[in-house]
Amino acid sequence: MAELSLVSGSVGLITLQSPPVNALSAAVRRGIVDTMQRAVSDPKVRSVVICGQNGVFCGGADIREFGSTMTGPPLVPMIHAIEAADKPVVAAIEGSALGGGLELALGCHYRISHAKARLGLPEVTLGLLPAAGGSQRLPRLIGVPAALDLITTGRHVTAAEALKLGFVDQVTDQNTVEAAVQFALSVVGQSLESRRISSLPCPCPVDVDALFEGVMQRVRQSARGAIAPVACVQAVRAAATLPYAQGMQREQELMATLFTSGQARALQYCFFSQRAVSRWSMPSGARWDTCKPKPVTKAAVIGLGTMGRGITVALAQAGLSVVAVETQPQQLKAGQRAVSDMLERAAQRLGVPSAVQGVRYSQELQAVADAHLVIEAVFEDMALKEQLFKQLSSICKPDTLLCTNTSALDIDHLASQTHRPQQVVGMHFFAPAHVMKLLEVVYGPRSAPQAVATAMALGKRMGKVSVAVGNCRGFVGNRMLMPYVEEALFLLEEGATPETVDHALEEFGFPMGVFRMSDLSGLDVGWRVRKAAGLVEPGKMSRVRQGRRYSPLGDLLCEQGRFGQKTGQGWYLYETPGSREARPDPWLHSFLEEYRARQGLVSRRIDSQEVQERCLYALINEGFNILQESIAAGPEDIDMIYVFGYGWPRHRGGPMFYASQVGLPRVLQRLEHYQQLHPDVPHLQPSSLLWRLVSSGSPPIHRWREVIRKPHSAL
Ligand SMILES: CC/C=C/CC(=O)SCCNC(=O)CCNC(=O)[C@H](O)C(C)(C)COP(=O)(O)OP(=O)(O)OC[C@H]1O[C@@H](n2cnc3c(N)ncnc32)[C@H](O)[C@@H]1OP(=O)(O)O
Repeated sequence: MAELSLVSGSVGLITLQSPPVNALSAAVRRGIVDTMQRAVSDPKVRSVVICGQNGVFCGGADIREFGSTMTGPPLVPMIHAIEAADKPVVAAIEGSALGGGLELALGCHYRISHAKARLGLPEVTLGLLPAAGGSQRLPRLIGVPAALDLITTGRHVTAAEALKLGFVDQVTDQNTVEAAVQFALSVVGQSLESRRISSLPCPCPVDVDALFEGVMQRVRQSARGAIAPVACVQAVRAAATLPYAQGMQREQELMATLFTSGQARALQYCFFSQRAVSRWSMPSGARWDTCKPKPVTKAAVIGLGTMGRGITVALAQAGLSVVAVETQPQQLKAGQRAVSDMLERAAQRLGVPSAVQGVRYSQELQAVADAHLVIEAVFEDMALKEQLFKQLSSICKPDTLLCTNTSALDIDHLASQTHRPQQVVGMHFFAPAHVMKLLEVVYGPRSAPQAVATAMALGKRMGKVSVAVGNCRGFVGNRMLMPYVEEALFLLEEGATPETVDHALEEFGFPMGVFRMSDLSGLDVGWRVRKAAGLVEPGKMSRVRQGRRYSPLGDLLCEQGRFGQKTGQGWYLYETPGSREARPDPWLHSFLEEYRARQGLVSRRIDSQEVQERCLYALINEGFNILQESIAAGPEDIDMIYVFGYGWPRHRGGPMFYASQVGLPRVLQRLEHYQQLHPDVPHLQPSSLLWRLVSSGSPPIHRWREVIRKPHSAL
């Protein structure tokens, strides 16, 4: 839908009308083609302005149409017709001009932008490339290096940066449409030749080959197996080396491959899932749209260790007034310095006022008395937290929300220490808490829906992707991680090395394999958790604990003081304690050989396929158990937790989406295969939900909820 009106006597104003973001659906494209034709042939119209309804120019192609057969006029000829018009066409950009929206604007002869607008070509984040001429026009307009940066990263830029780079002509902080109309009136009669970007030569660097080789190498490295960034480089190379028409042909060929790829489907699934998880629901039937969050302006954080510091920064940056409490004077001083440094640095980087003044510090718990919401981030020790929740229950106002940042402890048990279990929820941040996008909001059986709504709203305010999940050991993320890590350890026992396991997982797309990650976060973290669970038997090598297969390898390394990067030794060797470059450790290899010999284990060759299947399918299987138990409301919740909190490669959509792409029957069959080989490993026992899905004909992922909710008998 697009409407044409005549303004200021001779300007044809075309308004795109498709809320909420005026995406270029078939109807909008039809509307543009039709209104442009009318404007061009109407003698009263001497120039044209294109704008979007409700303060948004255009959010690009309608992503919802990608899954079905495309109908309506295609974008490329539509944009060519605009560019070829013999009357000046001006884009009036407000809100967003993204993807196809910016490509439409690049087809116009001029671009006027509001100062607050964001512009960009984010197609790469959806597994695509700007294939409505964007990959060919942008380099012609702003040069190859700048175009490569925008197209391969998909980053959104401000109007000021767009002006500096040269792809908008004017920025206004007044009414953009009025400014564009005035501008359109002023350019009537001027030659449009130099304004048709497709007819311009591409400003070419001297050594094109060297430039593209370097870029391609960098892009391949950071893409972690994603194909779209590579295709984006190839398309821009075509702009730099071929005439426009041939460049366009190359753009279309590359797009054809991407458009139907599994990666594009995965990335588009992530786009919608990221938004869907904010529409949370609880097994009780409480939902996001029936619960109003409570206003929170004053927050408190207890504990100024690494997590507490990050949480304080995130809250202060979101504009809350924060009191940070730490009972240890040294820790308080160090914490205060670290928080202030982080806030100052961020303010400098973003060019905004620092939020340092928004944080108060205290050694007294009493200081949290008037907070609307308290987040406990003390040491992961149940006795300590029990005591703290008892105190908070009497210090805080009756309606104050009491939150814990525990990563695994029982929320319900903590709630039972207070007089207000309904006001207790988990807010599980990921380190570093002011950087990582994920927040697990954990509700117990007694948490009030309004408490969940309030924590979710606060997460959004902090810029987090917040996912509401039920209470169980490890919640969603860490619970699924357990079988993944265990399988990796079992693989070491059977003959793999940390290098072979990590290589297979990094090849899959994780930024770090499980052992490099363990070295980074510290082997002692998991050791403490296993000790608390009664699993650690110092000096003992037994491989069955609490009735199931257990690998003591991690415990044995910890007993030797090998805690990872911080001690310079863990699963790998480091130059010095604290250094980051992991090197294979000959000591570790002989240690593993001796271990296997003492256990009577025969080492065998283990390939990448086995590593990936055993680690990933065990993790996915736990995801099915979690869905079955309604700990997560849907597969999207699990997938967003893994993409935003655990480094799962976004172009693979998250573990549950990946399972759907591999095929549920295949996942089931491989789990059964490994379970037969390792009958003492319960997490390889296929989840009953996986069975049910397969016997229901393996429906597509968006229909899993129907099977999950279907009453079933265990008989
Ligand atoms: C022929 C193939 C050509 C491809 C070229 C392309 O153009 S691909 C698309 C490129 N465009 C984008 O990637 C932009 C995607 N959108 C955004 O980044 C943001 O939505 C926004 C435009 C910056 C607005 O952000 P805001 O935070 O204000 O809103 P939401 O993100 O919550 O979005 C509101 C709802 O609108 C839906 N939506 C947004 N963009 C599109 C789109 N391009 N197509 C379809 N739907 C879109 C979004 O999903 C939200 O709805 P939900 O129901 O909540 O999911």
